[in-house]
Amino acid sequence: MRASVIQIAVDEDESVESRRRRVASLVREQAGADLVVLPELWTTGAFAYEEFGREAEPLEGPTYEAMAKAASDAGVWLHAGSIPERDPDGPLYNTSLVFSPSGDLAAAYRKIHRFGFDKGEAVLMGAGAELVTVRLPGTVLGLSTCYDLRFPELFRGLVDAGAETLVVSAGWPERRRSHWTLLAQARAVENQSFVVACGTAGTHAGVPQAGHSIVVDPWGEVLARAGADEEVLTVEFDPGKVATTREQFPALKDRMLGLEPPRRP
Ligand SMILES: NC(=O)CCC(=O)C(=O)O
Repeated sequence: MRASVIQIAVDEDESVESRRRRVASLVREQAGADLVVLPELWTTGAFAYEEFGREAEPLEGPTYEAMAKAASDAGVWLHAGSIPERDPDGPLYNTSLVFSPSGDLAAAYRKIHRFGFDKGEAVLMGAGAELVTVRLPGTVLGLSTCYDLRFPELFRGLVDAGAETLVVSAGWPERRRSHWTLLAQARAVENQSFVVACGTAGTHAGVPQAGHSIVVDPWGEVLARAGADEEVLTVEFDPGKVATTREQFPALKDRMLGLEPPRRP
């Protein structure tokens, strides 16, 4: 499987419309890849809280249209990162979109864990409630967004639902870069899964972004890692490694907790 992880620079001096055009053209350049992954809230920036309401879109809004077309032009599976989604009957959501190579929506995932404690995203957006997996030829994606990375139970739930490649679409800040790398590797090792983690570069709302998107294999080895700036990280991996790792080191079968009924020692 060939994946392109597009670590977009999200800076205030570029308009949303111009960034949308630029990202669509970057996606088109990935023709030949099997999977392309974009970061969280790359239209506004994950920390540009004041922009969420201004730039919120219906699910099938301008970003959806541009990304559906880019996926079909390139003939790739596209995890198009997330948008601030305006639900006509509810609050805003931080919603990730996945398109098939024919440009059809294959999945939408509303971020479950909102960041900001008692401000920012945590108060401006509603919480998603459903785990989402997407079957691709050769692997099953499990979807997550940024702060979700800190909640291992979400990833274990995705694995229980069949996920083998855990995608983390993020806008992670430079200040906590060490957590990003450590948690991405931990999620890969404990779930014996690939982790494809795509962050943003640049600075928006005064928050420098970490960059350093990373792809980790089920043994915890780093297959590819980006630098701090905008970059397209390309990587080839064998999805069959999930099954061999789980067979050769069957730790997932030794779970004692969280299974019904509880296993006896
Ligand atoms: N956009 C986010 O979810 C930021 C998460 C973050 O900064 C952290 O977990 O640390």
